[in-house]
Amino acid sequence: MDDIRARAAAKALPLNSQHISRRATVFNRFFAAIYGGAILALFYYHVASLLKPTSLGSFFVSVSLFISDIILAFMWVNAQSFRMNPLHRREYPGNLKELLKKDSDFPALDVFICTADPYKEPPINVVNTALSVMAYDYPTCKISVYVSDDGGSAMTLFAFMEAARFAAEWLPFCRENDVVDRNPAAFFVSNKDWNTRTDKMKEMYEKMKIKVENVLKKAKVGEELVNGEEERMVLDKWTNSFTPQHHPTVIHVLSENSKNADITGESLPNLIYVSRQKSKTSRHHFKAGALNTLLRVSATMTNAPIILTLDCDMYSNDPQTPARVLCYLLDAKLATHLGYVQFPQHFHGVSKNDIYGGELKRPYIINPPGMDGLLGPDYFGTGCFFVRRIFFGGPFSFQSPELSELSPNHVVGKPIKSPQILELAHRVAGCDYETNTQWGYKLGFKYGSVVEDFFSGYRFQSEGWRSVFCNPNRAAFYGDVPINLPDALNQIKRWAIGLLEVTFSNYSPITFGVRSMGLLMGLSYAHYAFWPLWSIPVAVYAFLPQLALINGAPIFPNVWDPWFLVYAFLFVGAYGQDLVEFVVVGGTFRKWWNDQRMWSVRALSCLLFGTMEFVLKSLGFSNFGFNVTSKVMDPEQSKRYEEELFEFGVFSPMFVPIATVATVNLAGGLIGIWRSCGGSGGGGWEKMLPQMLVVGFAVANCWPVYEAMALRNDGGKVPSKITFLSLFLALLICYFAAFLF
Ligand SMILES: O=c1ccn([C@@H]2O[C@H](COP(=O)(O)OP(=O)(O)O[C@H]3O[C@H](CO)[C@@H](O)[C@H](O)[C@H]3O)[C@@H](O)[C@H]2O)c(=O)[nH]1
Ligand SMILES: [Mn+2]
Repeated sequence: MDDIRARAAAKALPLNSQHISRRATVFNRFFAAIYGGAILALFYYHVASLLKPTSLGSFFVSVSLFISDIILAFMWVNAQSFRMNPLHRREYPGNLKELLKKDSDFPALDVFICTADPYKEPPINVVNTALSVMAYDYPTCKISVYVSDDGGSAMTLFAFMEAARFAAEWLPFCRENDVVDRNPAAFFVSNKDWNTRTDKMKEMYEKMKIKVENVLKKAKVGEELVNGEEERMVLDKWTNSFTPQHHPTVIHVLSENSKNADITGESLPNLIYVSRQKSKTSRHHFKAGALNTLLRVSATMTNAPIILTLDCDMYSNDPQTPARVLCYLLDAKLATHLGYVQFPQHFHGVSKNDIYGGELKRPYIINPPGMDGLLGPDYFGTGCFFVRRIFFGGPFSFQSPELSELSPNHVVGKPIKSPQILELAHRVAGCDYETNTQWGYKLGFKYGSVVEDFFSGYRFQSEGWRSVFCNPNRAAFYGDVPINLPDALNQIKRWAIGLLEVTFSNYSPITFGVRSMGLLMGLSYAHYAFWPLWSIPVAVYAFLPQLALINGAPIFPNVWDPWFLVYAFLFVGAYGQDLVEFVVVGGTFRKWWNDQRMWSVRALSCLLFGTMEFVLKSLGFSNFGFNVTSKVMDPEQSKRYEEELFEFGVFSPMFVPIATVATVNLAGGLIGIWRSCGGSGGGGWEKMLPQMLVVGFAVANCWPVYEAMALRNDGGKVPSKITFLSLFLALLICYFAAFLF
């Protein structure tokens, strides 16, 4: 790549440009100064009220509010790191034509696709993801797609055998018809121009899909579906003792570009199925382990200098994506430090107003330019192009692997199916290979957190690598969002545990992070690592003002008090700025409203439970793993999701605090209204109004919960056990609160 970089520099062809919005930066800094001043004022107020001698009850209230506000202030400070220097980039793939004249000029690209469970991650969708990248606008002889199957499923392998045959038709079809949607399923949905060729293509696709789905239904690959001796031999590895948790390595080359051609005679990309060896007695480190296996297996076979990591659901939506990446990787100015180019996660099939906040605009779209203005965005786990060198120590501290064949500068001299190569590939995919090696610690993706993406990217950056956020107008990738509440919450619960694993490791962002990357980068990472802390202030604000209101005790300054203005400014300022930033990146008000609701819902459920599980895990009581998010669409659930009804359905302990908060707030609201209409006690509406506002806001946010508890009768309503449990808990809490005020 160096020679091409030199050529690019010599020709002075711009491949990318960057832009810092002065206006946004100045505004953000100015606003941060004012807001910071208001926070200081609030702390003055807190300290003053703590020093006032009062009852034990009100002391407890003041302390709780004070602690909550300290946490909120800490979160606010961390979040400012994203606002100090937001950077936006553009790339000019058109200029590459001058530099890359023939296929051999292009650097090779290894694509890693991870899948882990054929029932939660339908193999046909994994196949579509693979096809969408095999069909990139990129020399096919330079693309190798490696599929990691942690589900160890013959059904997934079978799906890929079919995919390899289908690719021979699909790739030329895309080329000749200028197809942009290169995921076949997406193409057949969006295509408007039907002719005999498209009809034929669709028929072929449907045939493949049905075959794959039938195999899944029967849970085995029938004899009649096997084509030839080679397929027979590999499928025979699935003996009776073969289980997803315990089985030998399976590596199968499905297509090889020097041998297999498509129907027009053009070579096909390499396609390789890898299911690493699993044993119940050795640790396999979930996705990080899978990726490290692919790093090694691909090193023995193709060793491309560029690697794209994809989740199985994350298909390509733009065949020009690798060209955009080259605009950064071939830039001589960036060359020495650039470790990865991250694309945003975009999602398809999101409901109109995104009820579960599944788009996660803040971490995936709003914050990354902020980090790009510093040292670059964090790694999202998918849609990211790495330079292979990043997995071998910092830019100036090369860490060589134990086997020289795994080194990033090793040149593979043999065809991928040669016995020596296959033998080595099997060896490095063995479950004991990593014992007594540096893999997972100094080499490859890092072990120690179930958010291997966040942790690895963070460690790479602290080793001195920089990253770039590439956010073109046409989404580069699309993935799936969870379409029911349990899935949405379980996903974030896993993240919470993984993040806390980082927070409480030797690599905590506020210590190690700040030291190795500077204050603002450290704070950016801390913003995520401390996300679960958010539970505390949300829980306090979800209960305390309401319980005080029920007991007629004012806990905020009354509306005529100037201190009330400070509170009002802090609230409106934070939510207002959040809304503006959300709308600027294309969000709507309704989506924002749902998004902010989900932030509180998560705080009261998955972040809280994640924290508890993290504590149990740290004490050795539980052994939390990587619970894969389901990508299957149940038709009933899909329908309710489209109608934007919250899907509770199953019993989950995480629903209990949500329902309890909803109940207490409703009670608080009703009693508050009754009091201010002249019912007993309270005294002066202006004293209670601030609390009424908090309750009002909470009740508005809880609306879908009330619906699901009392007004709906479909399969997604809150299970009655949860409703009763939360009513009981709410009563209990109100009863004890009466002693406090
Ligand atoms: O033991 C495992 C577990 C998971 N996976 C794969 O990891 C990917 C992500 O899993 P998913 O259940 O979709 O998790 P999400 O929470 O949706 O994923 C986000 O968060 C993960 C970290 O928790 C990152 O790995 C992902 O890239 C990021 O998109 C999927 O392709 C899985 O097949 C494995 O390969 N092996
Ligand atoms: Mn996912």
